[in-house]
Amino acid sequence: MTQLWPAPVAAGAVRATVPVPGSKSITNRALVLAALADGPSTLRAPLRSRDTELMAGALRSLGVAIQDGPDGSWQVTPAALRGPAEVDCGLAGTVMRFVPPIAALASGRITFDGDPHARKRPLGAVLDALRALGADIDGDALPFQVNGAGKLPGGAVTIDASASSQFVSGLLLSAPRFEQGVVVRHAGEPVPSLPHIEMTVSMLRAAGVEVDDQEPDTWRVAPGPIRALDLDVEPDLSNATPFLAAAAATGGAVTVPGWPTRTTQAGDAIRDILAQMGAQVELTGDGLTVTGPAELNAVDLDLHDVGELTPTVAALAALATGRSRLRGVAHLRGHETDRLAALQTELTKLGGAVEQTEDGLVIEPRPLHGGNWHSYADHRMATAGAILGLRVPGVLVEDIATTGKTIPDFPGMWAAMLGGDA
Ligand SMILES: O=C(O)C1=C[C@@H](OP(=O)(O)O)[C@@H](O)[C@H](O)C1
Ligand SMILES: C=C(OP(=O)(O)O)C(=O)O
Repeated sequence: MTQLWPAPVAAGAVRATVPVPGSKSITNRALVLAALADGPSTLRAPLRSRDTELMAGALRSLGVAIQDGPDGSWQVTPAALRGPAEVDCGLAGTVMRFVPPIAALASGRITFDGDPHARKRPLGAVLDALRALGADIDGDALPFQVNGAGKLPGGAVTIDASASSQFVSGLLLSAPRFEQGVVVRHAGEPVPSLPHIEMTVSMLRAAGVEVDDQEPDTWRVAPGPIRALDLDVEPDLSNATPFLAAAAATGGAVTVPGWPTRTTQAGDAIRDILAQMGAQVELTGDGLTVTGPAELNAVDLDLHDVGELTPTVAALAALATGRSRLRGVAHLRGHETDRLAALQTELTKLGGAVEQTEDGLVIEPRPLHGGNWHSYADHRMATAGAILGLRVPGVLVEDIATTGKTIPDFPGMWAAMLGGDA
């Protein structure tokens, strides 16, 4: 049986300064761009976690050199992309959606597989789009195989990206290397997590690539070189949210140093969300400080753009003073697990009252009790359990190691946060 992690109860108001490792989304985009760039790149303070090691492993298997710098940086040296190769996607959406276009640019046979649940995550639309752009692919979900021709014609393609913004990001990131670039048009229900596409566009432009995103739901990337990167990776703002939530849930104060004043990270939205819940939120040169209220307000939030914050927000909502409603996140059913079902099941087991709606959750706070909190191999389910455990004695989080998907040492960081003054 997987080990159970007794989530520590906060002895009082949590007060700490918590440095947070680099952004998963920025690191994995930077690795992809660096692999396709016109010279060697340096990525400073990259995230080193399962998702980013898997991305590095995938690119290495295609011939790219990725070496450790003396300061924890990654030095990425592009090379001719070639198979045969086997790509392990783990449970990383970014690997399973960003790497197939690169494989199509490589020569040779490249097979893809991943964790058991990864086979259920939406992917078919990406593979269909790549076929429409000229790729030869066998399969519609993991496992599948790309028969790379060493080049891809590219051109115009229409895709339904309502299941994941990563469908669009993956096509755009490699598109400068397609012979004709790409025009991606989305047709379907609104694309979730739009800030993540804006991050993709902004990182492409920073690398000298011409991108036109003026027309709604349409992205045009011109063919051309990708300039080598020299990049400082920002802290991961979504991964910072459980720590900030600890301040919000206990009336404490947590500072995350290095919080950017301008960012494309979706996680920045936590500032407004915690303010709505009654916390005091202050962004200064020292970082972001969240000071928790005596009691948390209920909220009614559309999280369509920032779905990955839902587990943190749901945990706080379960500790608030009234009924909260989280909307716009039907696509979370295709994340690491069906997060709406997982949150409903686990909160209900602890005594909560949670209803699933078509596109979200309604959470009615109730007195909660301890019990086993299943993670479903989902890092954010595990951290949501940790947040609840601060206030609810006896929460046992199953498979806390799953947090390693995006945080190298979550239990150690959590213990340090609870153990020490800032
Ligand atoms: O491109 C990215 O880096 C991400 C995009 C989002 O995916 P979805 O659009 O599938 O929600 C987000 O939830 C995920 O954590 C990271
Ligand atoms: C949805 C997430 O991850 P992925 O990049 O695997 O889609 C997430 O980190 O919340």
